[in-house]
Amino acid sequence: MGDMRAEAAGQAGGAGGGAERAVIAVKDLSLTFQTADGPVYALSNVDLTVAEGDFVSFIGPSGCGKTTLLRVIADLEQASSGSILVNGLTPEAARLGRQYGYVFQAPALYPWRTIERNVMLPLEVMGFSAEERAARAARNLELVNLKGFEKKFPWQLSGGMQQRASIARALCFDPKLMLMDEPFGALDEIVRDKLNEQLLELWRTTRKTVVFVTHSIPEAVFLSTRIVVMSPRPGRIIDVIQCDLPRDRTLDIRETPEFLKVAHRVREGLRAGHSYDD
Ligand SMILES: Nc1ncnc2c1ncn2[C@@H]1O[C@H](COP(=O)(O)OP(=O)(O)OP(=O)(O)O)[C@@H](O)[C@H]1O
Repeated sequence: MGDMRAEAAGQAGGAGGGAERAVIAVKDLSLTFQTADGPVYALSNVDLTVAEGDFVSFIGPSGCGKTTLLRVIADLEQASSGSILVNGLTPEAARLGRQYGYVFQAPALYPWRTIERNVMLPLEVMGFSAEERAARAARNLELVNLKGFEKKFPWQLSGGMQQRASIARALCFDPKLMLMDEPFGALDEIVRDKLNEQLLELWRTTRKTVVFVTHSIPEAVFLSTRIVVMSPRPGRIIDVIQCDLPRDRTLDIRETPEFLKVAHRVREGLRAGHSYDD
């Protein structure tokens, strides 16, 4: 990992060479978990660049390493080899600089805190003033359409609303990069559709870069500018699909030939990488 730091130091503050600034640059990255049952090759020779303003989805069957790759970007796991830069920094420096917000599969809100106080918690930990905490919580709760629910407790909100609250919390340091691990996976389809529309609106208005894990082909195609198709054993990228649907799309776009064409290519990629003897 020494080369990663050297590369980070070399690029810190620099443009990174490309026409568009790479928010995430992963090169030849592998990660093997050593377990009692032997090694698990979670990621193998992964190369990926995410540009500023991209909405990139990772899609693939269970166990193909989607969460692991997201966790490496977030410095929650360490690569075994290869290099990774986040905003030109090592993942550790990016994490310490609070350069990304992370949304987990489950909302993970504290039941004894109101929604507002849940959203403020990271700001409290970092010693922000009461006024600043209140201003940021109000702004971010409004961004996720939870204005009016500030004083409610998590159990008084639906699953979809709780997940929106956890998105508001992830926005509290105003990161330019959002890492989202299947945030809507546990929700029913109608709620998921609604949240997909709201997330797209949030992405469009705030111009954030989003990396998003999903199992759902329609969700990936609807949301993304690029779709990364992964396959397991070992976890690797088998296709990266450009998705050029208009930015201000609505759910109706799912019926169009352009949408169905991209969805078809994703399905073909998933099929090609699938092992049917699982
Ligand atoms: N801490 C760990 N120790 C050992 N093996 C692990 C660990 N974390 C993940 N794995 C293994 O690494 C592989 C990739 O897991 P990962 O959770 O990244 O897959 P995924 O594509 O996100 O799956 P899912 O869609 O089910 O969440 C799996 O085989 C998993 O069992």
